[in-house]
Amino acid sequence: MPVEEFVAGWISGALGLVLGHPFDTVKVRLQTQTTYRGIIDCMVKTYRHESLLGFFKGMSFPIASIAVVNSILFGVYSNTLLALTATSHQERRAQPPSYRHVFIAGCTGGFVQVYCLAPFDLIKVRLQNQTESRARPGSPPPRYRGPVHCAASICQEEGPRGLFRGAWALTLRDTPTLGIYFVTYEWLCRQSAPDGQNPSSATVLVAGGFAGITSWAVATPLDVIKSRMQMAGPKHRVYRGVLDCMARSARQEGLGVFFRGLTINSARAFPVNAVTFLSYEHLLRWWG
Ligand SMILES: CN(C)C(=N)NCCC[C@H](N)C(=O)O
Repeated sequence: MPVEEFVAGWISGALGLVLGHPFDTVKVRLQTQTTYRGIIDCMVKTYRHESLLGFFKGMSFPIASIAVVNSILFGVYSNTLLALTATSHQERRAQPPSYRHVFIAGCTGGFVQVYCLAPFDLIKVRLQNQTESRARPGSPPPRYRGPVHCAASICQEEGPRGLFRGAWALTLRDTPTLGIYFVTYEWLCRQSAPDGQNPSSATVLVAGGFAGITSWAVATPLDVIKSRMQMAGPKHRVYRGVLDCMARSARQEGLGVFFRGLTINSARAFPVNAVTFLSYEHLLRWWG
């Protein structure tokens, strides 16, 4: 099993993550809290109340976990394609796999990474939703002191299964959308480099960026549900399942609730995934 794809997936994911985390914080807050009037209002309030650091809350855990999550995603994707088409990453430009195979490999990568992503994503969402300022004297202390304290508190209050709250919604979000992610990327690359040559860096940036936007546009409704289910717990509303969360959110806030965070998700998705694919392709070419 080639391991380069796993290592390239890790490094490229980490670069994309640092770039996109401030957007991600604004998105999570818009999706789960009703106190903000929109993106700008959320950014201004976060900055005023928590300074720039507020945008980077909950980042240390994803940085640590991206090593595992992104390397599983790209590694499983590439190795599934190898199993389906008997071509390595280097051979795939000359003998391109069918879009059906790319879709299956993407869904497989998406499905497998979920069970590693779920606890890390849950902790990230809980920390991002803490709006208390640590710097301000007199303000109430945040519920969780950091990622380790957050994980320990969840285990204590909700049991170890609590760490997987929202995992089913995450599976429904990531399995098909990662198929769409890789198909969009491949399709766009093949439009500008149809003769089996490697796509240029500009093509990879644009194709990666649009793959991110397309997949996140499709993923946003389930992303909202996933974030709400992750926030449910001893202190918040508890839902009976994905369908219950969908029905109650739509009844109380209208259908627009499923598109909360779409704009910020798309703005974040372009640079994050452009950088992720550019570094992934270049690392594999260097090692190839
Ligand atoms: C629609 N979904 C779930 C995805 N496209 N997932 C791939 C993640 C890529 C990158 N780390 C990101 O956070 O955008």
